[in-house]
Amino acid sequence: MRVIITVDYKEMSKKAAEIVKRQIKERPNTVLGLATGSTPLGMYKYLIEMYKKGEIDFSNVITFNLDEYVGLSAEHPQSYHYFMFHNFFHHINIKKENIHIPNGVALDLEEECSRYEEEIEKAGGIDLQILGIGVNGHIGFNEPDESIDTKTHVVTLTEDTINANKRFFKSADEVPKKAITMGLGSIMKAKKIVLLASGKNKAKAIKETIKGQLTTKVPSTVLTLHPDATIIIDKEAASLIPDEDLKEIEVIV
Ligand SMILES: N[C@@H]1[C@@H](O)[C@H](O)[C@@H](COP(=O)(O)O)O[C@@H]1O
Repeated sequence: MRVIITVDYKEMSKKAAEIVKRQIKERPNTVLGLATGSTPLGMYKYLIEMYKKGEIDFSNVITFNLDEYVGLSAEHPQSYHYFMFHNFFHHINIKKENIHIPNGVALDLEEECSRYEEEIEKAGGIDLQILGIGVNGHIGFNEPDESIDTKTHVVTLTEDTINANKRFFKSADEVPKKAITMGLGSIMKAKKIVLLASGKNKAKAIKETIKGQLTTKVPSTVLTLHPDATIIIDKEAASLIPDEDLKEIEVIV
């Protein structure tokens, strides 16, 4: 696992955007795995700027989002559909038919999960997966548990996640209790993975991720098994990594 520690959030976002840009330059019909949350917002802003300057063409890019809340329609301002269109897709030249986000209001959620998994496979799998991380080490909405489904599935959100995400809702009661998420297997099948984290509240999860001890109690630890995973974090998110672990990883400040 490569670890890149940047001075701040801005540099983290810029580095991530550059990786995406390079990927699309090399392969214009790239299949991108995308994440929501506040962390990738800076990266999306840089990507929009690059698009406006004519540096990236999204016309052949295909995207798959990691997750969606169960019960929120695409028009709901807190849905991940809304988030993605509002913060990214509306500002670039991506084709609507190339955008994939799980449908949180599907009548048959199980069927929606299998359909989504099949769509990813039909597209040839994900070339570059962007990830954020939850305070409890979740990736997508794969919450810490005794066991975790490997394929796209419905999850019950933990207290930690509901609390962390309530800032986007009027109250914790309004945060949906369930979500559809790509599984750890769907994520791990991506050819390249880039995980982003910023701020002190992610420091513990990052420390655990880098420690090299695989556990479903910290789902992000699975990334240590990936042959091409890069973690880009700012200094605050890196603040709890012990010196001995830092020595073993590649650090570029
Ligand atoms: N399902 C999303 C995750 O994909 C995201 O990584 C996490 C962190 O969000 P933030 O970047 O806002 O801290 O939040 C949500 O729970």
